Amino acid sequence: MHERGHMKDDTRHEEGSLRARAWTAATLAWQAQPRTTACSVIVSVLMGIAPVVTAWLTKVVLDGIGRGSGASELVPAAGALATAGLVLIVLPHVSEYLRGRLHRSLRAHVSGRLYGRVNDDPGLGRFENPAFHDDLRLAQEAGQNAPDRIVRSSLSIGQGTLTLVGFVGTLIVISPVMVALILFAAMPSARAQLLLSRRRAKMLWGISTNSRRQFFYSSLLSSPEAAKEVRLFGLGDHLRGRMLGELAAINAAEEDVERRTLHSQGLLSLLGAVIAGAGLLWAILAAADGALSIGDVSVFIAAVAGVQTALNTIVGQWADAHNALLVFGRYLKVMRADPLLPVPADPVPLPALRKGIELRDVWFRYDEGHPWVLRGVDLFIPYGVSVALVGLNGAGKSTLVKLLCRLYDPVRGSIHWDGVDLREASPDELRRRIGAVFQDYMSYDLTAAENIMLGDLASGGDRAAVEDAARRAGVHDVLAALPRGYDTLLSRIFFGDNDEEEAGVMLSGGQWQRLALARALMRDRQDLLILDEPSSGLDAEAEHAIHLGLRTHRAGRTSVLISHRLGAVREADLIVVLGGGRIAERGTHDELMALDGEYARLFTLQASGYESAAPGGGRNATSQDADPPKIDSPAQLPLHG
Ligand SMILES: Nc1ncnc2c1ncn2[C@@H]1O[C@H](COP(=O)(O)OP(=O)(O)OP(=O)(O)O)[C@@H](O)[C@H]1O
Repeated sequence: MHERGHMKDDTRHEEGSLRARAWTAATLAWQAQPRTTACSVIVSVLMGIAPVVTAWLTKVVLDGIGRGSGASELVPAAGALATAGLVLIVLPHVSEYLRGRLHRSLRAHVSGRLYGRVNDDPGLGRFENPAFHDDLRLAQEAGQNAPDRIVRSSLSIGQGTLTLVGFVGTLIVISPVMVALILFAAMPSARAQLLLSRRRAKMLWGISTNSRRQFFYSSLLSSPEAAKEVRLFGLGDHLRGRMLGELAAINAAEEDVERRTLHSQGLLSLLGAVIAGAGLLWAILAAADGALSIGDVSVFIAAVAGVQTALNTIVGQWADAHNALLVFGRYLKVMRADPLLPVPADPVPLPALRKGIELRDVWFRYDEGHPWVLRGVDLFIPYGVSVALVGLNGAGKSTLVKLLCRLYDPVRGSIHWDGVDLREASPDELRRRIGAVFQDYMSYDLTAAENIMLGDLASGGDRAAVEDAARRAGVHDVLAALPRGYDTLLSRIFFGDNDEEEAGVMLSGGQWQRLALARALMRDRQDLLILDEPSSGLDAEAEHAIHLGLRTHRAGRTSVLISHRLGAVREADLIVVLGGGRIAERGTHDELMALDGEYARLFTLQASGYESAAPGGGRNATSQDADPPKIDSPAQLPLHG
């Protein structure tokens, strides 16, 4: 079982050394765009040496002029100087383009890998774990920028180092003292930048909770799902206040770091300016004494500025790379986590169901800290039989269905498909044999046809199959009558391209449910059909028609139906009552009524509610022929609470 709440803020040592992370980022860049990466490196090298070459060529030209050299002597140096100047002007644009190109490819490559990794986990455990969502959100953010920032910073550091080495070499020739002075002055700057980077990273971890909350409150304020309650309960100002409170905390933390940056950067820039000014004074005096030529002075000035700029670039980029490397750890954490649900390396083939599915002493709980949901369930679902699962809220019906789909593994015991332990089979193969509609079905912001077609991508969107499924789910007429029929966008959010006609259409809750059912029915020729509360939102007539249709269509096929409406399950070949984490009763409707246990009590309760609700009363409430209500009458309450 997985551990919850395991992630802590400090990730410095979590996912390998910083050097290893930098290497991973470089590898990703190379995989994403080898040519652009190589070109970026070449351009960075050229940009690194170009300022030094330019400074030296300027000296040569100025000294030549000073000596009164002729044009033939000056032209080659001036030509080279002009070329170097051109390179210096053009290369930054080329570099920006290349880096932008690399950024775009890297973003796509890294995000693709992240979601691929997330998809690799065939289970549900991580998705129902809040800590994983936190990790995933940070990994998404990190994946968007961190590798790119690491690569950019590394290139800039390389470029700055080349410039630095070139100018330091130049300065050593002219004034070793000056080199020592500039390097000495740069040390506090480097230290301050690194400290600030750490502080910034810490601040970002610190405000991540505030950011999450702020996002949560602002999305509540703008979500169509929440809009009704927000208005009815007058929550708008309350949520807005909370959102602004979180934003204020974020702003205060950011302001603090910015103020510190301003103070230390301001002081350090001042120190740099004083040193550069003193150097300039010295160079002018030395030139007046004849110790330096005009060219020496020009190269000296360029070198002082060049060394200072290169040092600032290196230190600034180092700090940014350091920050990005810390953030990148979040991405690597998700990428390196093993799937919670192990997939067998050599899966046992799963044959078409012929005998049945067997649960052997199945125990399950969601986490070690949670209570057992299933406590030793033994159940055989024979091939070709329709099974109904019945029980109070929280009895574990949906959980059992999740185990049948192998979205989780039993903690103890096992589930066998014609004798094959589900753990030994490929989850993909298992799921290809299953059609399911879940209680918390999805409503996709896509067209009606796409919403249904997603149930069986292999059908390739075959319109006849889509319409057939919609008919059987009782939603064909509604969809056909939409403005664009099956091609109408069903959405509360997305709109077409500035085309009013493409505005999304909203369906009612029951209509969405029928659509979800149609999606599952796209696969209803599969070996096992699971319907978890497929008709809770449907009107009584629709429910009756759908169940009748399903019975005819699925005759001789295996199905598991969960429903609180006992009228819908009474025709099942086998009714299983879950209670206390075990199977409390099993049998046909008649057998269970004769047993006079929990099922009979619940059925009678629903039927009596119907009897008392029906004008003029009616048949005997305890009669086995009683037809329980399909509407949410008060008598249904015991099943829901
Ligand atoms: N992802 C989860 N993490 C932790 N506990 C869970 C999770 N899902 C369900 N549970 C718990 O497991 C128990 C069984 O839930 P389950 O959804 O299987 O019940 P159910 O019989 O389908 O109920 P209902 O009739 O309300 O749909 C409940 O106590 C529930 O709180």
